Amino acid sequence: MTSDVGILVAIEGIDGAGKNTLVSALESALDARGLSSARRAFPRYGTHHADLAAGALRGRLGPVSGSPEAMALLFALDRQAATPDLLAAKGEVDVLLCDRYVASNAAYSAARLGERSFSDVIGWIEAMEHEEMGVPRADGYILLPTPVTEARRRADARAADDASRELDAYETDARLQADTAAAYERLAQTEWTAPWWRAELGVPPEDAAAMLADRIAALA
Ligand SMILES: Nc1ncnc2c1ncn2[C@@H]1O[C@H](COP(=O)(O)OP(=O)(O)O)[C@@H](O)[C@H]1O
Ligand SMILES: Cc1cn([C@H]2C[C@H](O)[C@@H](COP(=O)(O)OP(=O)(O)O)O2)c(=O)[nH]c1=O
Repeated sequence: MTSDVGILVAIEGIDGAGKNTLVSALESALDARGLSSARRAFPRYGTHHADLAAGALRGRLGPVSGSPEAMALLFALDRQAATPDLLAAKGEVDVLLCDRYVASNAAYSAARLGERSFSDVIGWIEAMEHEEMGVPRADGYILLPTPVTEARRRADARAADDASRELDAYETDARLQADTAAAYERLAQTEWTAPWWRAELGVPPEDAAAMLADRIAALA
């Protein structure tokens, strides 16, 4: 461990992009470099606001389901409630890996509120979560730029294997997934709130993780 407080690195991408798989590969790659890690995932299903968001994603919360602003607030409140745990975890490990983080809210909200200015929407998310709610900023973001058709094929296969992984309203909306992928590209290009790295596509997750772990090690 080279500093007193670990760094927070978030893995981002559309549904089925391979985030969960990459986080697992990163844990091994960091361990091989002598860096300790812990992982968290958002939304934190089983907690109040995340379960409300999940209900909304399945159309069970009436008008909230249709309101991008209400959805973004639920996801943000979930992270605000998680903040004491995030800060404690950062104090215990070199690298805290998050499967989705604040940039998920920026990308999905920008996609759903496409009629509004992109910079207004991402500025609102940054102000709400980081400035008002005190959610810690990421030290780095990793984008998995998996093409929409490939990500959907994987998410469908996963849902077929595991009945508990039924696809939600966001996952089945091809237009939303494409708009979200485009929003992620803009966030990465402008290095929204932190440095952004792109995962290499078409290489085994272990190889992508090895390259990324070297970059994380340089920051940690
Ligand atoms: N690089 C990859 N190549 C092929 N399949 C992959 C790759 N990464 C993940 N998968 C598979 O795609 C599916 C979705 O991956 P997952 O990591 O759960 O995505 P996410 O967390 O982004 O929704 C899983 O069944 C996983 O095994
Ligand atoms: C964490 C987060 C997720 N989302 C969206 C992205 C996903 O489409 C959806 C659910 O998250 P997801 O990670 O896909 O959950 P699951 O593991 O059940 O597939 O919520 C936001 O819009 N904002 C956020 O802050």
